[in-house]
Amino acid sequence: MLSTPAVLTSLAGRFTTLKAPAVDAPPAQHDPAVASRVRQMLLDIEAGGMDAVLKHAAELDRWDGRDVELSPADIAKSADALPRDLREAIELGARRTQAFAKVQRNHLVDVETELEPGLVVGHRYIPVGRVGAYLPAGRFPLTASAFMTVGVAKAAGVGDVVACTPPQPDGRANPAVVYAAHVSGVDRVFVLGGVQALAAMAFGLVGDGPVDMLVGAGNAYVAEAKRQLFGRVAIDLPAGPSEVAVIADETADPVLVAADLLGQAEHGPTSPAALVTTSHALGVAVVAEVEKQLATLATRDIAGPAWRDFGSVLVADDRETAATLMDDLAPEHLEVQTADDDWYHARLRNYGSLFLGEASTVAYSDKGMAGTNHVLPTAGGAKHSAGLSVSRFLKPLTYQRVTQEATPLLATAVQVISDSEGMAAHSATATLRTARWSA
Ligand SMILES: NC(=O)c1ccc[n+]([C@@H]2O[C@H](COP(=O)([O-])OP(=O)(O)OC[C@H]3O[C@@H](n4cnc5c(N)ncnc54)[C@H](O)[C@@H]3O)[C@@H](O)[C@H]2O)c1
Ligand SMILES: N[C@H](CO)Cc1c[nH]c[nH+]1
Repeated sequence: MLSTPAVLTSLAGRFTTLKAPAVDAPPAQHDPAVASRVRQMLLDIEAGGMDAVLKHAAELDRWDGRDVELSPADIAKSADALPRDLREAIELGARRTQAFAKVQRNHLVDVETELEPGLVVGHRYIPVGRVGAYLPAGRFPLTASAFMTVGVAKAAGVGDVVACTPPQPDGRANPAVVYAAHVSGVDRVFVLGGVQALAAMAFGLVGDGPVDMLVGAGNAYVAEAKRQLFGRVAIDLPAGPSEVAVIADETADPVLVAADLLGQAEHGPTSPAALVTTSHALGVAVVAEVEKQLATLATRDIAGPAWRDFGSVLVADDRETAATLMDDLAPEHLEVQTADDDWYHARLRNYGSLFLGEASTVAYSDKGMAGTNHVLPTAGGAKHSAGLSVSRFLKPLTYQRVTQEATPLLATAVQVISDSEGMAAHSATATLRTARWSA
């Protein structure tokens, strides 16, 4: 989440900086050292196959020789290790996320229309065949990620969904992550993390062959591996280290704003958190409140450095300036806590997901309870991409049907354009038909 210098210059005099990030660095997933490490690992795995996957798993994730695939019985009994309230929360999140995905699916309709007499065109939504879902579980096991990837792929009608998740310190997969994948309809689960997991799925080293698409969020190595594998397989979007931004005015509660900034800074020491406010007093109160909450936060060793190094507070002269600054940041998660929420909703253009009003907070979506997807674009990706949704798993495949009588409506112009381009074979496909059916 970085401001564009040209935008800051164009807004000069219309905002002030109350807190700047201490570190002036590109987002972690744009780090050239990460890109080169990932390139080396992918080359190594492509050449060395499963042996190379397991070598990296041993080096990075303490793989101890056990089978990396969970049996169907292991997957089914993952629930046994979980307390009842956690099982029920997982089932609720899976249901709610799939419910919204199915509503979205039902709004993607096949179309067929007669553009001109005898010229019929249309599209049909066909699901991707095989999907590989990455379920992050490095620093924290992100239980709900399976709802967003496995569950939404299944809502789209994807037949084969394999999942990879890194081992925990005891060498096993996190049971809550596995149960979330199970209730979301996963077909096979492998206990592999990071680059080696994505490479294994893309190269067909696990499962029933190479996947057609890799989905799911993760750290900078995961995001970069997906980026480098794009082309060989499809990917969902660039979804790297989590980010949060808040637009707030004088009506916002600094306690809630500070809590919500720390709620995402907790993901990792490079997770950015930004406040853009039209109230200087609110900005000052939030900075003080963040420090107060950090003093007793169990994860202050992560959230504290993240806030210090990548936290920012800007005070904008007016709401238009606030919206322009925010559209430039294009944050993954954007909360709006103002007296003008509807104005911001209509005006804002770049965000992964929007949280309107102080009663709505990012963690509700993070954990699957809002029903929306939490795999969202980071590092400015919201300028060009939306978050993962059921539509990403569906290909709107077009078709056309032409009657003999409609031939002149197409063939004459195709011949003219093809001849002007010097494409004789193209021209012939039209002239042959004209000769047969336009006489
Ligand atoms: N943008 C989104 O939609 C979204 C959603 C959920 C989570 N996230 C992000 O996912 C991330 C999860 O990260 P995590 O690290 O906790 O778990 P992770 O599962 O993404 O990554 C863990 C893996 O990283 C690999 N790794 C660690 N150090 C490495 C190195 N030096 N070289 C190569 N590989 C290495 C290991 O193999 C390990 O298994 C967080 O940054 C979180 O913010 C983003
Ligand atoms: N905030 C993450 C998306 O960036 C998703 C998540 C789930 N749990 C915690 N976080």
